[in-house]
Amino acid sequence: MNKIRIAIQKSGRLNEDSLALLKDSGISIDNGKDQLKASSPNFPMEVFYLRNGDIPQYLRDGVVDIAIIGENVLVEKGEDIEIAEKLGFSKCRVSMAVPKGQSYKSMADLSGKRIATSYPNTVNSFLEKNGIEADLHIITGSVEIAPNIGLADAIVDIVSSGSTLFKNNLKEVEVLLKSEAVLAVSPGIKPETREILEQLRFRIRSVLKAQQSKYVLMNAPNDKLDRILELLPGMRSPTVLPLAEEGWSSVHTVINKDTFWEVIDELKRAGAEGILVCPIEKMVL
Ligand SMILES: Nc1ncnc2c1ncn2[C@@H]1O[C@H](COP(=O)(O)OP(=O)(O)OP(=O)(O)O)[C@@H](O)[C@H]1O
Ligand SMILES: O=P(O)(O)OC[C@H]1O[C@H](OP(=O)(O)OP(=O)(O)O)[C@H](O)[C@@H]1O
Ligand SMILES: [Mg+2]
Repeated sequence: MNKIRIAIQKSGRLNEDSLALLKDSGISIDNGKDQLKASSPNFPMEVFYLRNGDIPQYLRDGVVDIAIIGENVLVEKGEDIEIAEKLGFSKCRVSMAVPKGQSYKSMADLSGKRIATSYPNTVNSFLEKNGIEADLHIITGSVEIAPNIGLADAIVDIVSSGSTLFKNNLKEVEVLLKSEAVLAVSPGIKPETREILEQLRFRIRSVLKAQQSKYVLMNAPNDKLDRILELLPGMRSPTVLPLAEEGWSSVHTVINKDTFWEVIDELKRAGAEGILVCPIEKMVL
């Protein structure tokens, strides 16, 4: 039987969330991650545990059909590789930082400077785009230490909370790109394997959509229903059912979690009572 081969980071920041996404998509994976290869008993999938940084090459060579990988790694090493889905986790940015005490007014201040980074292609295209010439020092890790040991005047590395920059007395001065985990596709994927990819994407979208939404139930006096319904989006329109108590209805709907608190406050003001909020496991649209 045809199977889709997926690369997942072997260990590191993407590993756990990638496996959780497969699990939430109803895909079980046999045997632990000490094996470099595993298969699913309930979905036509083989999992390869690989280094994040090696994955673009494996995709290009067709060793795997798809992968869960940081978008920033594709920008650095796999501009030619298709992104099928953004996955919403491992959000970070790739940024330029300089010592806190160093004055920085514009990009021109980078001219002729030594920049340490693990992302040379990303930095070079940023410098070229802005017409700046600078020296690159390529190092594979602990980049933030470089200015403190006199190795560089600036760095380009991943920033998330900013605490690593803060601890190393650096300030972020330019954001080169924003990144999150993505589902990437090998240019050599076969048409019959693409069908399996489409099944997987359908499941993933249902999981991600559900994570974005809450199911909300409330009681509403009938004379205030019009105003309450105006406030609710719903997948089509909200469900309204009569309550046993005369003059009252039960209203059910789905609310996006980002606007959730605003909507709830307005619903209370409009007269809704007994508001229940439930997580949604899957949302099939
Ligand atoms: N601090 C962070 N916050 C959020 N996401 C991050 C952070 N650091 C890295 N990432 C994202 O997670 C991905 C994996 O990072 P991680 O540090 O686990 O791996 P790595 O050391 O770059 O890769 P490899 O698997 O090749 O050893 C990065 O490519 C980036 O997209
Ligand atoms: O802005 P922050 O929240 O501090 O995150 C940024 C740091 O996280 C990453 O390192 P990681 O912890 O993955 O260690 P690594 O260098 O060993 O990959 C990245 O290389 C930065 O150093
Ligand atoms: Mg890291």
